Amino acid sequence: MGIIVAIEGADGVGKNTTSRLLCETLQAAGKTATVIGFPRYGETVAGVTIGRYLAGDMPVPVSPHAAATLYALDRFEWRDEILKAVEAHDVLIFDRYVASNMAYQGARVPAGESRALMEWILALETGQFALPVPALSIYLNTPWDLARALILQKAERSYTDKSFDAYEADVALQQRVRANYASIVEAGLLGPWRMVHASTDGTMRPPAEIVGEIISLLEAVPE
Ligand SMILES: Nc1ncnc2c1ncn2[C@@H]1O[C@H](COP(=O)(O)OP(=O)(O)O)[C@@H](O)[C@H]1O
Ligand SMILES: Cc1cn([C@H]2C[C@H](O)[C@@H](COP(=O)(O)OP(=O)(O)O)O2)c(=O)[nH]c1=O
Repeated sequence: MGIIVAIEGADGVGKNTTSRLLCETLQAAGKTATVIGFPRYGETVAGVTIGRYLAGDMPVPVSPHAAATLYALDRFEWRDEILKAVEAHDVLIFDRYVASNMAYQGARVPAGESRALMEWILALETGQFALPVPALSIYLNTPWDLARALILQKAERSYTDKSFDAYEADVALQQRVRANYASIVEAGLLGPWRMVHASTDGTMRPPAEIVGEIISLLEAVPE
């Protein structure tokens, strides 16, 4: 039985790059490790639907509660894979997890309703859907304008041919997402959190340096 670490943050902060290099670095050190990313575009009923929604290809409006339930369902459909992966590895790394749902859907309602929606999602996913809580979540942070420039460098995505998907295109939403992450970290919702700066002075830190810091934080997690 391994430990679960979730890599979280706004779009374009380097979650995918960091998750993959963290996995490779742990493997090179003799540990067994694997990455599971969410959403599972094309692999679950919910993942297919989410891809269409993010590409702007949905014939009906998708309310924050409907979107939250779809993202939660995507993880629920993948729950057996999650449990198998944590059983078979020393470290299971999530590239986005439940906190993404809380931060993003919580950013789509008026500020006064945000905390209640985030707690509703937390209860749905960890209660009703019995998804495991990470031993550690990492909030990767960069200034938003740097993240925006990095989104433009991303490789082609399976679900859209646009440079920015529906959430990435909305700058005000991205700012609220960041504020929500800060409040999730501060309140320690969904287990313990550490913030890691992915950049210094407006420039990204080398991925290996970011991963080194995360490994030190992981070593401090109680067995
Ligand atoms: N530490 C880093 N230094 C330089 N470029 C990076 C770094 N991390 C990510 N990138 C680049 O930024 C872009 C977005 O990174 P990605 O890992 O896909 O972000 P996310 O998963 O958070 O959206 C990619 O082109 C990636 O190669
Ligand atoms: C996993 C997850 C993602 N999201 C949002 C965050 C992102 O803006 C969007 C797409 O996820 P993302 O993994 O960033 O896709 P990609 O890197 O291919 O662009 O979905 C949620 O709202 N809830 C969730 O549970």
